[in-house]
Amino acid sequence: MSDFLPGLEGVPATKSAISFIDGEKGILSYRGYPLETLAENSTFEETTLLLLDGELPTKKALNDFSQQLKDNYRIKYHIRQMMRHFPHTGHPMDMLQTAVSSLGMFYPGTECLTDANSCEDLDYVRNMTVNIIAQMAPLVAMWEHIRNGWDPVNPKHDLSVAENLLYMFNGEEPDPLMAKIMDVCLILHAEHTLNASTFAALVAGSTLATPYSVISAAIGTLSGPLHGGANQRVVGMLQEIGSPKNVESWVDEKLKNKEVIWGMGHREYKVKDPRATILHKLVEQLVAERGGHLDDMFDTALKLEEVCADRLGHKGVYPNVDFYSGILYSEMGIPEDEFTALFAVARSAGWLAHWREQISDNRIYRPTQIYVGSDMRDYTPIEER
Ligand SMILES: CC(=O)SCCNC(=O)CCNC(=O)[C@H](O)C(C)(C)COP(=O)(O)OP(=O)(O)OC[C@H]1O[C@@H](n2cnc3c(N)ncnc32)[C@H](O)[C@@H]1OP(=O)(O)O
Ligand SMILES: O=C([O-])CC(=O)C(=O)O
Repeated sequence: MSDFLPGLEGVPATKSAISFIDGEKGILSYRGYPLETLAENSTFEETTLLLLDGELPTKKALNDFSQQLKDNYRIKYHIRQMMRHFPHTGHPMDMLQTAVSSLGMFYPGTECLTDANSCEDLDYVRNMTVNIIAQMAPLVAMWEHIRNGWDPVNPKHDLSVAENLLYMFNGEEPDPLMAKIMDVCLILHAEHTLNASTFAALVAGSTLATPYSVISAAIGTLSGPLHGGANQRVVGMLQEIGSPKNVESWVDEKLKNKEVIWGMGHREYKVKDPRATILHKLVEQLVAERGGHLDDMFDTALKLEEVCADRLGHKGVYPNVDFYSGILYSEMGIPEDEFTALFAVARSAGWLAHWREQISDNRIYRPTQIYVGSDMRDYTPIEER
């Protein structure tokens, strides 16, 4: 019998050429390019194409792909109508999961996935991929208006994914710095090897379910607070702490009660997550831009990082990607419960890159278990129990 490893820690479950992590050194690369280089020089659209196809695109390929995305921004009338009937108190991740799975009914055509172990219809794969990635941000931004009873802002077809996302949220075109920060956030969140939501996507994909079901499974998995849902929790936690002077006693109380500190710790990284380092620098850039001050939230986060390094550093627990992102999103006027949905917008690129890799050489996921239940026993009729 094989050893059971809780949480499948260290168990390889696939082979992949998409991204790479060195958790001891704090290195992350997409298709061999360091994340820092992509954050500085690339765009979300270009990074997405890199993740999907494996190579940096030519100018023409990038323009064509960006245009294809823009052509797919529009959300169908019936989907908007459906969203109007969702409870307005519904969480954006629940909305997104429901809306994405409904897209499968509005955009059918999954013949190539029905009876083979692979899908060779690359046009189908590319069209569905573009369709999903393009619609994620408009769905999320539109929900903000629909749930508040406002008229939704329609997408602008000349804007990039990041610009259009902010435009649809706020009703006005973003200033270039905010658009750049959002674009970098999308790049940073686009892919991360075999995390829980990508694994969920692979399991769903391995059954030859449609890409809409695949992404729906992934969105549901990302929503949990131990995964993408932590970014929303971080801002709530910083508000609860209130000020840097409260950090030490707050952390000590949490650790005494064996509670987790949101945005801290990672299965793979034993040092600060390289994405947290970039996000931290972006907050500093924004502070400098704003004349040297943001608010107590950032100062509290800095102190929390310092105290956690002292109390938890020996366990390799440092800030992860969810620690600083919410501070930036708050500055962009985005409500806290939308943060994880922004993560999903970006991660759709990685999920779909893995889906494509999976279905090009598929075998259904079917692990085993160690049975710890009862031996065979006699059935007792209900009257005799
Ligand atoms: C996008 C992302 O998914 S990034 C992760 C987002 N999630 C969070 O921020 C939630 C907070 N973090 C955590 O719960 C965890 O660190 C996880 C879920 C991310 C990783 O979990 P695992 O790899 O299973 O780590 P595990 O729970 O074994 O932690 C190892 C040790 O560090 C401690 N630890 C890990 N994270 C934290 C934390 N955030 N706060 C306090 N202690 C922590 C554990 O208590 C454990 O201590 P022990 O050895 O004394 O029992
Ligand atoms: O890799 C993980 O386990 C979680 C994570 O950071 C991500 O999905 O971005």
